[in-house]
Parts: sequence; structure tokens; C-alpha cells
Amino acid sequence: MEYINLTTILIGILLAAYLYMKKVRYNYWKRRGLQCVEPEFLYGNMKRWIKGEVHMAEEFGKCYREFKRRGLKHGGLYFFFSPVYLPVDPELIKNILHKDFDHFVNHGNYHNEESDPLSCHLLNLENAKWKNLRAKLSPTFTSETHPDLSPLNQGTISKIEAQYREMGQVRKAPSKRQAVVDDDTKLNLLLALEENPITPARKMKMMFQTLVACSDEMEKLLNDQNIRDAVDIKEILARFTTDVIGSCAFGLDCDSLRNPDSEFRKFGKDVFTPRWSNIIRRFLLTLLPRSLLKAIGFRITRKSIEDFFMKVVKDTVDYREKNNVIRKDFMHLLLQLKNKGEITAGEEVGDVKANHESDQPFLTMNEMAAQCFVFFLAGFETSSTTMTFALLELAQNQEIQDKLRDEIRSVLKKNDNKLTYEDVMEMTYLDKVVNETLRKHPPAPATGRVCNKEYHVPGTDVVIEPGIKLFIPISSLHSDPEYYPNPDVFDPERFSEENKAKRPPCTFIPFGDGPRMCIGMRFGVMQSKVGLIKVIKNFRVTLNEKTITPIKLESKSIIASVKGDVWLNIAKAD
Ligand code: HEM
Repeated sequence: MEYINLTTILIGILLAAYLYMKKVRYNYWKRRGLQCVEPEFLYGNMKRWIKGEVHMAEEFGKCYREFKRRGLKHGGLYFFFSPVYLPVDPELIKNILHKDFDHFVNHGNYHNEESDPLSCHLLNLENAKWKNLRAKLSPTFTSETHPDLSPLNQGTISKIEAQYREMGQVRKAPSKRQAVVDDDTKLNLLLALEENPITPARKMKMMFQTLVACSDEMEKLLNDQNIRDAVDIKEILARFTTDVIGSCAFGLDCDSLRNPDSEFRKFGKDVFTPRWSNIIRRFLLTLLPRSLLKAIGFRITRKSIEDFFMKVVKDTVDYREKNNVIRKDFMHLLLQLKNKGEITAGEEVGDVKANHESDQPFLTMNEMAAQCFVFFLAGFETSSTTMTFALLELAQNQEIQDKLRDEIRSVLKKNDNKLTYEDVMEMTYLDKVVNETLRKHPPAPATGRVCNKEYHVPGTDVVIEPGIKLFIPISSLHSDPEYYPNPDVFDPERFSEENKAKRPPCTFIPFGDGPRMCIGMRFGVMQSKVGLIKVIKNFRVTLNEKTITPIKLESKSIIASVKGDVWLNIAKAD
């Protein structure tokens, strides 16, 4: 009798849960007057992704195309049981990322200071903690994206106004830096940055030689290859970017190009190996309240990975502080932040030892380790994926490859074949090739925001409640034929100045946009360019039959990377 009662109660609970999900959760958007693509029980709109059939981006893409077909500016979808808002119209996206940023400050990613210190990095931190850290780290990479608006000095304002006059316009220059960033005239931004001694260019130059040293190693490796054999270019590029990030972020010679079994490569592979546990983790993050997850010490970083990165950072910091070692890398800039609370202007690097009264560092060891970890996470796979796709496209578009090689060689010839920062900046066709690669194959096919303050979507009756997640559909915008006719064709000329000017803002956002956009953009682009220069300058690449085409994306990975190996024939170019 008792057994029957228990079974009845259990069935009752399951039925109630089912009805609640079906009638309440999956009706969330309908109740708010927003159209959606019909969800399926348990999966929401993510069935093919959960079953491992397609990459997550393909599921958003399906919804994006459906909303466009219905002539909508936005719509709703469901990630498992969670309602997600999907803006489609670039104007709406621009508002969310820029003008109305204070409603959407955070990415909405789980992190936990106590049980998972490496999760407390820039990508995951929220509100004031994010803002403070972004302000501290911004000069490490660039100085213009922080939302705190510092005033421009009078000299810069005069210069900008003089430029306006030259352009035949009578306009007042904006008084704040962010206003300058938002302005369409790139020139203004350059002028505004000139007043800051730590310009992005100077920071980038500081690490440029380290980057080139790693690329020389890759060149040697490719030269050593038996050229009749094909190379797995995806693996070689991953080893190259591991060495670059290892060197620039951790100050270590990882040597993974020469030693594929190096510890850094091993952990890099481990972090990005697609696993079902990632999908299960995401399911739990969607299902259970954050407070409960924090209370039970839920982690997203595996313990072995935490132990490795914590030790590497701690050992490096101890060594440098003890021996007053100065090296031109991110670690040194983080050390300056830790001990001085600021980054010293200019290329000279200064003393790294603590020189302030309080015992408390400006940046704790855990905070430092978490930032090094995110530079590693965000910095190596994104760039190696970009180069892999670029080489795949170049292998299939020989005229574009020839044109690029001509440009590289003619720029390098001027400087005795020695690659400088200025050379890279001079290669305008390379810039177009990289942009077209990032358009067609954005490594981050979507980025997220979570609503932190009720938002009335302009021009509609829809209200987004705090706590609701948003997907910014990067890859769907990039392959929308309205902005990019014949989107499957690889055509670098889409990025001529003339063609760029024809497209609405926020239709090319491989690095996101607004105050929360990628902080490592310049570094990522620079390392991708240097890697491509080294390959294309010397070698002709063609597709090897071992590469499975059409290319498929690794469904369980967050980064949109190629499934399986990418084999290319590499022959010496004439
Ligand atoms: C081709 C290379 C790269 C691509 C395509 C890329 C893309 C992105 C995207 C889409 C975002 C989210 C932006 C948003 O939500 O608006 C992001 C954030 C971020 N990226 Fe990158 N990234 C690249 C390289 C790098 C590198 C090299 C680093 C560091 C060395 C880096 C560090 C970060 C960090 C720390 C964030 C979080 C920023 C914040 O929340 O304030 N990324 N990246």
C-alpha cells in the first residue's frame, strides 16, 4: 500500500514538473508577446546540439533565419528550460551592446571565488568587480574600450576639430574618450589615443618580438618537414599559439612546437577537448539556481587544471620578485598591477617589487592566476582557429593566396626580409583576408549578455526582465545574405573601405562590441597575421585528400573549430 502511495506521489511530482515546464516555462515568451521557434520538451531549441549533431551556433542560426523569414527584429528561444532573447536587427544589437550597456553589463557566466578561483577572470566577473579589473587591465592591451569615460585634453580636442574642418565639417569634438570611440571617424580615435602614452600600438610592439621569435620556430618546423608529406596544420598552429601565449602571458618558453608533449600543450589540449561533461555542466547551470551551485561549491575548472596553472603563476611570480626579473610580457604588466596598482607608461618597465604601504596587493595571486588563465583560454585556440580557417580558404582560393604572397614579399623586401610591427600594419590585403576569415568563420560564433536591469525593447511592447539571458548571434549576422551576398564565397574585397561603409554597424562583430568587447583583439589579430605571414611567404598550401570536406565544426566545443585534423600540402613557393 505504502509502495503504491509513494509511486503515485512520484508520478504526480513528475507530471506536475512536466506540466510546469510545458505550460509555464515554455510559454514564457508567448506571455510576453514575443514570437519564438517552438521548443521541444527538455531540449528547448537545442536538440541537435545536445545530441551532438551540430555546433551550438547552428541552433541559434536556425532561429535567427526563422525570425528573419517572419520579418521580425527579434525573437525568443529556449536553452534547455531557460528563456533566451535573440536580437536579430543590428540596430537593436547596437543599442544592447553600446547605448543601453548599463542594462546588459555581464556575460552571465558562473564563477566562484572560493571553490573555483580560476573561474574569477575578466570574462566571468560581474558589475563593479568586472569594471575595476577591466579598468586595470585595459592598458595591458588597449586603452579605449573601458566604459569609464576619461576626458580628452584640450590639445586633442583642438586636433579633432581641426580634422573636422579639413573634412569640410563644422563640428564640436566630443569631450570624452568613449564618445570618440563611438564616433564613426576612425581618425578621431587615433588622435584621442595619441594623448595616452600607453597606446595599443606601443603595448603591442612590446610583445611583437616575442611573437616573431615563436613564429620563427614555426617557420623552421615547416622547413624541416618532408615537403612531400602533408602537415596537420591545425595541430602546428595550436602549438604555435600555445608557445606565443605561454611566452607572452606566463613568460615561459613552452617549446611545444619542438616538443608536442610539453606540459602546456597537454593542458591546452585538455582544456579544449570536447566532452559530454561540458554539456552536462551547462545543463546543471541552467537548471539549478546560482546560489545553490555556489553553496555546494560547484566548479567549472577541473582540479588538475587549477593546480597546474596556479603553480605556474605562483612559481613565476616568486622567481621574478626574488630576482627582480623584467620581461616584456603580460605577466610583467600584471606584476606591476599587483604591486603598484598601475602599469608604468612607455616601454621601460621599472621595478616590480611592492612599493606601497599596505600589505594588501592591488591584485591578489588568485586574481593574477585567473587573468593569465583567461588569456590562455581566450588567446590560443581562437587565434589558431582563425589561422586554420584562413589557410583552408587560401588552399581553396589560389589567386587570393598568390595576391597575398605578393603583398607579403613586396613589403618584406623593403626591410631586408625582417618582419617588423610596421610591416604588418602596412599589409592591407592581409588585413582583408583576416577579416574575411573572421566573418566567414568567427571562432566565437555567439556571445552572451544577461539582463541586469529591466529593459523595454525600443519600438516594441516587449520587456526583458532581469536575469534573462541574451545571445548575440555573431555567426548568423556574418552569414546573412542581406549584409553579405553569397555568404559562402570567400571574398576579401568585402572589406574594402567602400564595401565596409555600405554595411550597417554591428554586422561584423567577431570580437563582440561595446565596453565588454574582446580585450585581446589586437593581440589576437596580430598573432594570426604573423602566423599567416610566416606560412604564406615561403609556402604554397593546397588541400590534402586526408582533410574531410565539406568541413564540419566540432559540435561539443564552444569555439567554432574544425572537427578532426586539417591536412594541407605545403610546398616551397616560387
Ligand atoms: C581571433 C582571436 C579572438 C577572437 C575572435 C576573440 C573573440 C572574443 C569575443 C567574441 C569575446 C566576447 C566579447 C563580447 O561579449 O562582446 C571575447 C572576450 C574576451 N577575450 Fe577574446 N578573442 C580573441 C582573442 C583573444 C586574446 C588573444 C585574448 C587575450 C590574450 C582574449 C581575451 C579575451 C577576454 C579576457 C575577454 C573577456 C572581456 C570582458 O569580459 O571584459 N581574446 N573575445
